[in-house]
Amino acid sequence: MSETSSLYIGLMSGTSLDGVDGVLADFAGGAIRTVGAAFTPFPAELRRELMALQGASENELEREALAANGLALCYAECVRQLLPSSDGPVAAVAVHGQTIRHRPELGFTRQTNNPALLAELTGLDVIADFRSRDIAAGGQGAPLVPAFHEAAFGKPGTARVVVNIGGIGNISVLRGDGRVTGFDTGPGNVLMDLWIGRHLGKPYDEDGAWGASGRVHQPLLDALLDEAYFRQPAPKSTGRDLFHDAWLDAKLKGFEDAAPSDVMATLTRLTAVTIADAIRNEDAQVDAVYVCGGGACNGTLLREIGAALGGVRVESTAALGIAPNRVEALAFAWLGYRFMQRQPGNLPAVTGARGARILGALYPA
Ligand SMILES: Nc1ncnc2c1ncn2[C@@H]1O[C@H](COP(=O)(O)OP(=O)(O)OP(=O)(O)O)[C@@H](O)[C@H]1O
Ligand SMILES: CC(=O)N[C@H]1[C@@H]2OC[C@@H](O2)[C@@H](O)[C@@H]1O[C@H](C)C(=O)O
Repeated sequence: MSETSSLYIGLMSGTSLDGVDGVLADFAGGAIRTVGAAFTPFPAELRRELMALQGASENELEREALAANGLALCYAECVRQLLPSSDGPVAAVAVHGQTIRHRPELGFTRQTNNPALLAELTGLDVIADFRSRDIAAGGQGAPLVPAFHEAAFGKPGTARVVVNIGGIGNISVLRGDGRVTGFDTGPGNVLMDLWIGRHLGKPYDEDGAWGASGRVHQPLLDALLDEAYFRQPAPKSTGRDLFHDAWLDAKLKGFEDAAPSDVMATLTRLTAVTIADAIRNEDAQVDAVYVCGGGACNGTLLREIGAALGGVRVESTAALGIAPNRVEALAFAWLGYRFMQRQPGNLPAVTGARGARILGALYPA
């Protein structure tokens, strides 16, 4: 470890299962500065296996261990791409791992990973397993990004909402007086990706164009909205454990005649209204909503969130100086920095943990 370096690498591979977002960040003097960014897509076979491991299956212990090794190779490749942008020694690599189960109600969450192998491959200190300690303290272990959103985007005297739209959606309400609330809203892109994959063989709906070509099917939307998770009070978090293909197929029963493009329009609307409802229920005089994650590239979705909020300004976090696809990896770099400073990473008001906790575990270089 470099005791004095303020340079951290953050690696995030989220519920969309598309690959690894990496950033090299400099936190010198308490500032948050992105020095470099990289994206390493998952090889198709690793992606298939990580998808299969989202549910119970044959011989999963061994398969998980092998997938974790494959994942470490991808993480190491992402680090290799980032290192040339560094103008000094890197203090540590902070790595999220790949969520394959998230069951806080049962007292566990599992981000599969092999941080020991990553330390071996990179020769750097690696910090991993950021969620377990919060769950051990009675929290949800998620979302963790609200603390970073406050540090990066908070503005005294102004209420702002930051929405991450990855596979799952989550909001952070930055109230402008130091108070922060937040939780997972439900599906972000996960159901939309699933639907377009099934019908058009594409990984996602570029800019929401296919969704925009269809018409919202109101009875189907009502059926989709009839889900206990949406009514549950915070703290709450979710994942592919709940919002998966079987959930969608059960909701589609009786709507088999709906045109695929209309279903796409309806799934886009589902993500938009569940996010907008979550924001409205927070009862804050919101100045603007800033979107990050891949969903920020879906123009249809952004327009629909704005419309559902009665015209509140909705823009990407790029308007606040951080590209939307870098925010989560930067958040984990920052959580690594907090770990090294022995500072807490969680917000008990968000996760429901008994108290602030230092998050992560160190695998020395
Ligand atoms: N140009 C685009 N148009 C529409 N959607 C896009 C575009 N680019 C990315 N996306 C969506 O964003 C998703 C990836 O988002 P992101 O990388 O933020 O997710 P993640 O980090 O894996 O998920 P999570 O935040 O839930 O952990 C893609 O699967 C796709 O649905
Ligand atoms: C268990 C888990 O991996 N949760 C992710 C997921 O992706 C979005 C949402 O669900 C959020 O709760 C979380 O990720 C972000 C980075 C977080 O912890 O804030």
